[in-house]
Amino acid sequence: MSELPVVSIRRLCKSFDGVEVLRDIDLEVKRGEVVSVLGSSGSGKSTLLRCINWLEEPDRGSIHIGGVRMGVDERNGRPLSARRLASIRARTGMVFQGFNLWPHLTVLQNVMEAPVHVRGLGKEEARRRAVELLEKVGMAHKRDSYPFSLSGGQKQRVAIARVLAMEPEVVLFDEPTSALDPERVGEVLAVMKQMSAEGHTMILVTHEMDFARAVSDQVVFLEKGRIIERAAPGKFFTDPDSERVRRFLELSD
Ligand SMILES: Nc1ncnc2c1ncn2[C@@H]1O[C@H](COP(=O)(O)OP(=O)(O)OP(=O)(O)O)[C@@H](O)[C@H]1O
Repeated sequence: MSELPVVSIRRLCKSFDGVEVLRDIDLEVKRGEVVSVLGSSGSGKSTLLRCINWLEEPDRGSIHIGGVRMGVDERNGRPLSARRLASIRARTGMVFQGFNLWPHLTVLQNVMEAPVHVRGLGKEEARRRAVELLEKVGMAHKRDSYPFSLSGGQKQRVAIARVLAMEPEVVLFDEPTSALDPERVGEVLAVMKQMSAEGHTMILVTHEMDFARAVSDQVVFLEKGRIIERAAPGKFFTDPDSERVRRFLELSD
């Protein structure tokens, strides 16, 4: 029996103020797969991630994470209770361009906060796990520092540890290196590469084409809210079917 996809999106549509931003998106992501979502500015990439994470509620279509429907109780078709929605949303973790760390908490507290308060983990267990994750991203030595004292690359590595502490089924990255100085980009990409090697399921919006090419199993290209091309990176970056993708790749060189 083949394994259920971790993420399964069917006919997803989303409009803002009557303007369709996502149209009939279908996407399946298998366990351990890395999918890069590319497209020009305004094509709907962030909105897609935000719908998967239920930061935005889709107008139509369905999203299943680990076989469980987001947003709707499948037994009765009603919206999920806030509590049930929170537990399903925790199956997805989002890494934002702007880090979104709690400024009043230390690095260690930032990583421990949600496991203790949302997952109900004991403090000692959460602390042990947080230290392990901070070691993994090379930030254990800063555990007692506050976010303001960290570089952008360091903040993003803490943000990644914080997401991993919730043990999500899929990690969503929304331009995780776009706010960083060029010399800090590599340290965050290295952590992401390690995550992919460890088998994390990841969906990635990025402008780092070389990175997308190196780590992706699947690349999808959005144009005005539709997926107009999807392919393995070898094909996508060397021999795309659409003229639109060809032009996009030329301009991103
Ligand atoms: N909350 C919102 N309210 C109204 N319009 C929105 C909202 N969020 C996004 N949009 C619009 O939806 C469209 C798609 O935006 P989105 O941010 O998903 O694109 P994107 O491909 O991620 O762009 P970029 O690469 O510039 O970040 C844009 O026209 C944007 O202005």
